[in-house]
Amino acid sequence: MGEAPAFVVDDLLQNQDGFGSKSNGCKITTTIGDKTYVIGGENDESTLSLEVQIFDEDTGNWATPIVLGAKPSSCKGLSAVSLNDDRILIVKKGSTPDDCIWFLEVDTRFVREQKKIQGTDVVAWSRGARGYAEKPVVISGPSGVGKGTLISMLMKEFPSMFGFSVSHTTRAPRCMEKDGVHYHFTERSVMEQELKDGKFLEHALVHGNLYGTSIEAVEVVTDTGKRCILDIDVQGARSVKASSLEAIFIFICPPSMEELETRLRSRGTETEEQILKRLQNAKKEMEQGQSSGIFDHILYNDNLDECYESLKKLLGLDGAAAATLRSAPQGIDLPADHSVSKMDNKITINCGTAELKKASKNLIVLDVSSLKGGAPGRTRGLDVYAIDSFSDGLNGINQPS
Ligand SMILES: Nc1nc2c(ncn2[C@@H]2O[C@H](COP(=O)(O)OP(=O)(O)O)[C@@H](O)[C@H]2O)c(=O)[nH]1
Ligand SMILES: Nc1ncnc2c1ncn2[C@@H]1O[C@H](COP(=O)(O)OP(=O)(O)O)[C@@H](O)[C@H]1O
Repeated sequence: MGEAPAFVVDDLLQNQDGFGSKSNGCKITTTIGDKTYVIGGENDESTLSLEVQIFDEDTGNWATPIVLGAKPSSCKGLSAVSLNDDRILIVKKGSTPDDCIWFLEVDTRFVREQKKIQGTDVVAWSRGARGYAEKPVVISGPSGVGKGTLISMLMKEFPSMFGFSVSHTTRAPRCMEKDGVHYHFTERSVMEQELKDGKFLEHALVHGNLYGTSIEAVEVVTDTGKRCILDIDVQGARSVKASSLEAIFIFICPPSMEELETRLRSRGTETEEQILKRLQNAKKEMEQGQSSGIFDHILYNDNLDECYESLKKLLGLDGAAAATLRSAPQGIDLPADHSVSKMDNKITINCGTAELKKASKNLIVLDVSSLKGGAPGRTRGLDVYAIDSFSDGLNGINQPS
């Protein structure tokens, strides 16, 4: 239980926006069930990010929850809409196109899991993204098959599109590996504590060492607007598949076990003992990779260039499609002066500016009927378009964008 924030609910009651949220400039309250979420900063706009407090109507107590995810920066004002009673859509006024739509998850599967782990109130931020282009890519396969090589090729050819999820591991660094770039190399006791603290999306014991993807590792990538690539083992892929992170799962096979051994030996990074352990584990991984139903695609890495072309093809990066996808994801150009309302799965943002009125596109519609993903990571699938408010309601779409 915490203290009541400097701004109290009573202050906020004065500004009713018609759909369950009450605003007071840079703060907003939204009630879901018996809880009221107070989101925002102090009146002096000195706070760097939006804070969250929870008021429990039943007990009359305030709580300061654990807030997961990168927080949105503070802004000139906020609008909020509760969606499905499990998340709150936040529209930031006067923000940049890629920073104006956020979701505060209060009762999603991810948040419920985290509440169990933490044993206290948890909420999680997730930035809204238009369309589906940013689905993370999980790549698995036995040691030495060429996962790292293929990922490097992808990141070299499409540097602005992909970002690597830097895992934690307790194994020792290889001579060319850099801490924070290839892995976060960590002590076992430290990693075990961080696992207890719920900092990891998934983890596994692989070849005798702990490996894990932290929630932050995924968010660091998604916050830059890039598509996240995870190089993780089959156990990790299984955990991710069961989590709220929706991804494309790809398993890489060697042309033969003999060739796998040749590659592993010629890489020259492991001791004889480690090579034998990895080859032993490779057999199990191959079986699971091909029969577990986890993977959407299986690629054979015989000829490297051919395998790379196949990888690009299944990611939609071959030919003309690649040129389109290389452009930055589109944001939403939201004016500082606007109001928000909700009708079914459509949120309408009334942009009362003279410019937009002149262009007869003074309503922006956010269609949230097909949302995917969410914390940890972005909430994808926002459909955004402009309509003329003088035409026949929401059917009067004149300009899909
Ligand atoms: N579950 C899980 N596996 C990981 C993670 N990071 C790396 N791995 C896997 O751990 C295994 C060993 O990785 P590494 O020691 O770098 O050797 P390599 O596979 O020969 O490159 C590989 O199968 C990786 O895909 C992680 O964060 N989680
Ligand atoms: N198709 C291929 N043919 C021959 N050698 C390959 C091929 N793909 C990768 N390699 C080599 O095999 C070794 C292991 O590749 P690497 O990317 O480190 O595997 P992983 O990350 O799966 O452990 C590296 O020396 C790499 O240059």
